[in-house]
Amino acid sequence: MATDMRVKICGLRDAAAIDAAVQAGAAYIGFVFFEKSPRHISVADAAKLAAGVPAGVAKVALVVNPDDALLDRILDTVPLDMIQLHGSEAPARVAEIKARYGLPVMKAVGVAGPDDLVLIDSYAAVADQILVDTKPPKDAKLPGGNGARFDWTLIAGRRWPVPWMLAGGLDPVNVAEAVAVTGAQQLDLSSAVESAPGVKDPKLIAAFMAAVRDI
Ligand SMILES: O=C(O)c1ccccc1NCC(=O)[C@H](O)[C@H](O)COP(=O)(O)O
Repeated sequence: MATDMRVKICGLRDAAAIDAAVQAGAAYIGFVFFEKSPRHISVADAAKLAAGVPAGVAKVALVVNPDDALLDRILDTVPLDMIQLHGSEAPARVAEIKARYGLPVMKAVGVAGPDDLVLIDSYAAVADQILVDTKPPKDAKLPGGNGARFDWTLIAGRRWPVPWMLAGGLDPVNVAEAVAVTGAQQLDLSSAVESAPGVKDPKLIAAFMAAVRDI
């Protein structure tokens, strides 16, 4: 793997895709708990799949503006290592979730222009990690996972006091440029390793990870 690149494959829903991600060296796998998404997974299915993930691969719960009841239901049943907040959770709510569940919390921040970068600073004060992602267009059906990239030069040379991941439209062709421009050491992706919305393709996962190794 290039340098110490850590990759998160998000929206996994079956054992074959998880095996492909793990075999290819993914550091994180993500389960999407958001019913409007084609990547949504039930708590019961996530629990079964999570049980087969080897130690050392972090299992991440992606949630959108979750209330405590949803988080309780997920975390009481699924052995998870991190919570990814992908809605409009305020910094105080991020801190509250981190304190209540005792798990590392990653906050996604959508970027479309320079003004959005200010938000990263406020979340970096309370979250364990930041996911720097493309801001979804106003007409997008989903708050993330839309396969769209943002202008990476907006964050060229920017560093934050907590670890961060780059996300948004990454694929085997553009990943080397994305890393060169942003200096990212962690990457997160979903759409480019799917054969159809919500259907991960083990071959595409392997191809992306090979492209990262070649950087
Ligand atoms: O993937 C979803 O369906 C989803 C639903 C609700 C909130 C966030 C969601 N996905 C977020 C992500 O998977 C990440 O941001 C991903 O790395 C970027 O996705 P993509 O641009 O498709 O590679």
